[in-house]
Amino acid sequence: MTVVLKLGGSVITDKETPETVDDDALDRAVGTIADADVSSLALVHGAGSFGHHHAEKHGVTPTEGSHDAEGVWAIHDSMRRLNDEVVGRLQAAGVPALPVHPLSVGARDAESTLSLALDSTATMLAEGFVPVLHGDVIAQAGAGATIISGDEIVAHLARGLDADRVGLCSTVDGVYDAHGDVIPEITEFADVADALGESEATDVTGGMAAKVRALLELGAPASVFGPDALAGFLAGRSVGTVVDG
Ligand SMILES: Nc1ncnc2c1ncn2[C@@H]1O[C@H](COP(=O)(O)OP(=O)(O)OP(=O)(O)O)[C@@H](O)[C@H]1O
Ligand SMILES: C=C(C)CCOP(=O)(O)O
Repeated sequence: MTVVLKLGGSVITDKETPETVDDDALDRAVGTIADADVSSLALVHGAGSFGHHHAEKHGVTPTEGSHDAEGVWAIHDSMRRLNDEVVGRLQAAGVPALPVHPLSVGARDAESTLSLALDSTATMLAEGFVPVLHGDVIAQAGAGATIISGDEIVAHLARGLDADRVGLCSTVDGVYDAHGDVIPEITEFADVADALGESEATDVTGGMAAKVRALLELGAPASVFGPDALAGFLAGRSVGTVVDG
């Protein structure tokens, strides 16, 4: 059973304060993962208050690239430091976590099609490790380097690893409808477009709308849920909103 799980940047960081880990939230998520019984787990984390501020400062988005090596490095370096923090805490809790940095193993072509080699991730999984990827900057033909969101990486991993379950743990309990109630299932973007907004904090990758779009293209059901439902998700229960295109 292969599970791909994203810890939202808005969960593990304080999104209002630049480069600040939310210690309690990260420790809770790490403790829940350490207690879970999942044979093959690939983790991804988002940027929260790390990558998004640097991306905005240097004008880099998923579609606007940059050839400024120092700017690209500043974005990547902030994500690498957040990744160090996540991997370190997982290891301290007994989870055999190892980092995988998308900048070093992926690229986009001029049409923005992503290639991200999964050899390292798949081999780590087969050897009993827990690979930890993250939203990043990535070289793109004709554009320098552009942003790749953690959600896009989740979609790529889910397909490439033939994942059995996919989960996005965000700050919200699921995707809300116009009345603020959690929508149990989404099968068409048009049905929910009006209720889907951007993230409340600095976020160059588009908040919930982009998340739902990426998940609808997966071809496998994926769940969006809040931190309180993480243990339930890892135990195999249906939680939050199921997005199934
Ligand atoms: N209809 C909706 N239902 C739920 N959340 C919504 C909706 N519309 C907008 N949002 C916003 O989307 C946010 C979740 O997207 P966001 O990209 O911030 O999550 P994340 O993946 O946890 O963080 P990051 O992108 O930093 O990794 C919520 O915190 C909320 O502010
Ligand atoms: C801004 C960067 C570097 C990555 C964004 O990833 P996300 O937080 O998953 O949207």
